[in-house]
Amino acid sequence: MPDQTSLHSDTGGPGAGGATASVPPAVRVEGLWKRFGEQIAVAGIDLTLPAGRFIGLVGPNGAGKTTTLSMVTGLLRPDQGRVEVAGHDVWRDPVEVKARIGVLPEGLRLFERLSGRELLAYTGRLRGLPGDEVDKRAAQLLDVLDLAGAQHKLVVDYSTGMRKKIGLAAALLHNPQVLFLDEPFEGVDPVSAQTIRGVLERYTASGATVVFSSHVMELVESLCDWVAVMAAGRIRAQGTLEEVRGSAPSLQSAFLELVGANGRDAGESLDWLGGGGTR
Ligand SMILES: Nc1ncnc2c1ncn2[C@@H]1O[C@H](COP(=O)(O)OP(=O)(O)OP(=O)(O)O)[C@@H](O)[C@H]1O
Repeated sequence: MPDQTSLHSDTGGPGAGGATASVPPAVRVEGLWKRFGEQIAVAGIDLTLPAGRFIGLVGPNGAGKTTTLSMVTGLLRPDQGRVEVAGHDVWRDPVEVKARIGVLPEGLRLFERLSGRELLAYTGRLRGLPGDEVDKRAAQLLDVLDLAGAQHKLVVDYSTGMRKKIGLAAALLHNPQVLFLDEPFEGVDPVSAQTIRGVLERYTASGATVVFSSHVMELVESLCDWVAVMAAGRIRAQGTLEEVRGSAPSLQSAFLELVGANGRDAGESLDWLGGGGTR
C-alpha cells in the first residue's frame, strides 16, 4: 500500500494528468485547519487536485470531507491555511473564485417557493448571464436531467433526487471550471444516477474538473481517475486511482487498509443479536 508521500503531490504538469505546465491545479490546499471546540475536523491538510480530472474525495463518516469542501468553496472560513482554486486565493479573491466554481453542497438549501425553471432563471441572472442564454441553457439542462416535465412544479414539492438534479443544474448553469459536489448520488435512484453520471462525464471530457465526496467506493472507482483519501481530519493518500489502489484488489480494500478499518470488530461482540433468540 503506498503511503501519501509516494503518491503524486505536485500536480499541474504533464505527469499529473495531461495538464500543461501553465495550467494551475484545480485546487491547491496548504496547511488547512478547522476545529470545532475540542473536535479537530481538519488537521492541517495539504492537497493538490489536478485540473481536468474526475476527482473523488473519500473517507469514513466524520473524516472531515464536508468541512474540507466547505472551506475550499468559500463557505466556511478556515482557522489556518491557504486554499487556491484555479490559481486564485479563495479567501482573498472570493469573487474570482466564485465565478469559476459550481457547488452542490450537502444539505442543499434551495428557494423552495420557486419552480425549478424559475430557480434556474434566477440563478442564471445572479451569475450575470444574459436572459436568452439563461433560457437556452436552463431548457437544455432540464431536458438532459429529465426534469422538463417538472419544471413548473415548486421546488418544495421535488423529491430528494429531483432536488439533487435541480441543484446540479443550478451549479452547472454558468459553465464553471471546477464543480464541487458533496455526496451527489445520495438518495438518487439508479436511473437518475446514470443521468447525472452522463452529464458529469461529458463535462469533464471537455477539460473541466469535478471534485466529489462519497463513501461509495465502487462509484468512485468507476467514475474517478484521481482520488484523495481522508480519515480523522488528515489526508491518507492522494493520487491517480491506480496509485491509491496500489496492489490492492479494489479501491474498497485499499481504502479499508488506509483508514485502518481492517480487522475491526465486525459485530462479533453482538452475540445477543440474531434470529432464534428468546430475548
Ligand atoms: N458545525 C460543526 N460543529 C461541530 N462539529 C462539527 C461541525 N461540522 C463538523 N463537525 C465535526 O467535524 C468532524 C468532521 O465532520 P465532516 O462533516 O466534515 O465529516 P464528513 O467526512 O463529511 O462525514 P460524513 O461522511 O459522515 O458526512 C466530525 O467529527 C463532525 O462531528
